[in-house]
Amino acid sequence: MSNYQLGSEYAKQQDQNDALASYRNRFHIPKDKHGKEVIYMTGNSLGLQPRATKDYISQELEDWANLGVTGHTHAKHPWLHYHEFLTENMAKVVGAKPIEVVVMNTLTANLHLMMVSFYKPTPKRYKILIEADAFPSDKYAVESQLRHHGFDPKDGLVLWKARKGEELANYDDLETILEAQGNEIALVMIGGVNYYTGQFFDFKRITQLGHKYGCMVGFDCAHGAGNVKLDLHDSGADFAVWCTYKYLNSGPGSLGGCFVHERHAHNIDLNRFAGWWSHNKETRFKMRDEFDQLPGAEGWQLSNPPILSMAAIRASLDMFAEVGMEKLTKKSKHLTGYFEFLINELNNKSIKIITPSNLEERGCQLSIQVKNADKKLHHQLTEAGLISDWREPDVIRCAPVPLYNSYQDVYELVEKLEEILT
Ligand SMILES: Cc1ncc(COP(=O)(O)O)c(C=O)c1O
Ligand SMILES: Nc1ccccc1C(=O)C[C@H](N)C(=O)O
Repeated sequence: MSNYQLGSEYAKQQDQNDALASYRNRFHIPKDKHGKEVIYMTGNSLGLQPRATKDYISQELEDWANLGVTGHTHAKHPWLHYHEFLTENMAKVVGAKPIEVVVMNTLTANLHLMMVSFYKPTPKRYKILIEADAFPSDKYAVESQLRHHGFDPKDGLVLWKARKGEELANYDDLETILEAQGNEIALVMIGGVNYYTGQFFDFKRITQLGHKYGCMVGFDCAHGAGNVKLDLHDSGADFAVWCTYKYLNSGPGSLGGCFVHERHAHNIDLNRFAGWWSHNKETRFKMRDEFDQLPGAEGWQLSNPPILSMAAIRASLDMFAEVGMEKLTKKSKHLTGYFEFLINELNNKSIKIITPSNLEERGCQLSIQVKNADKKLHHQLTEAGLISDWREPDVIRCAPVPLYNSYQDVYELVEKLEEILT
């Protein structure tokens, strides 16, 4: 990656040669108080709004206004089947087969639904293994499942910790934990791309390890979907969940995605929670008494979904289908590599990138640890028109998103960081 160059001329040149550069114009870029576009580096928290989203939502508002209830069957995109318009493109984003994917609910709700089916503790095998610096909500969720089944999280929660003095989790340690406690662990649940360090885990390796010891394996892909190339099907994972408001740009609190491996598609012993949307589509409205489970991930749906939110997801997925994850991740690796190069060139002893330098082990986010810094630094960056985020105790996360961030953005970001740090 030494072919990167210093100086703004290089950034300009890279933007001119970037085949995806025009996509930036298809997003609303927020402006600062002087009317200047901000340097938006928080697509890992909330993705920007595609300009097309309004039209996709307006279509549904119009159909609702004009058709009322008949919109369920007569809207341009009939609401009864609306989630199906998302499935194929979403499956491509996460490397899955359509039968393995459904858009429904929100991330944490889906995580619990998955644990209803894939965390079935016994007195001997009841523990849950999770990475130590998992997103707190994920920890709360698994701890509550332990308690729900009558176990004490202090005993039941097994943490995959980074070694002393290191930030990243090490696979040898995972193996050691599983060797020692594998037959007591019911579920391995890992944040596929860690929210704090940006470490992108090897799904296949973790899944094979977990399965070797008889554990179920699931991933939270909140920071993976639309960011890195996922191969959920080939990884062999039992389940995965993710949100669509980060890299999938579908708006605050929008619906989540859920993956259940094909081998479970017809398994009716998984104790799924049911609702009418998990019932056979052909007979759903016959209102029969007996329940007829839909096969595949769709069989975990409960309710008829919010169409307005799904319209925003459709707007975003149509763009992802147009670009494809291949081109997107190619640019992403180069853009974030450039970011890393500029940071390293600063040669500032008070900062350290804690995200892996190996391109296969990270997505677009770099997490920068700043010695002795506090939230003030983050305020200064924000004042300077740089939207990044601060994660306690001492990390600034910046995620140059290949769909809408430019090389110029990255150049200016590092320039501002340098100014403020010195
Ligand atoms: C890794 C991870 N898990 C869970 C969540 C929470 O998801 P939600 O609020 O959509 O349930 C987030 C982000 O908000 C996240 O980054
Ligand atoms: N949904 C949110 C609502 C409010 C504030 C933050 C979030 C985030 O998504 C945070 C993100 N999960 C993170 O990795 O920090």
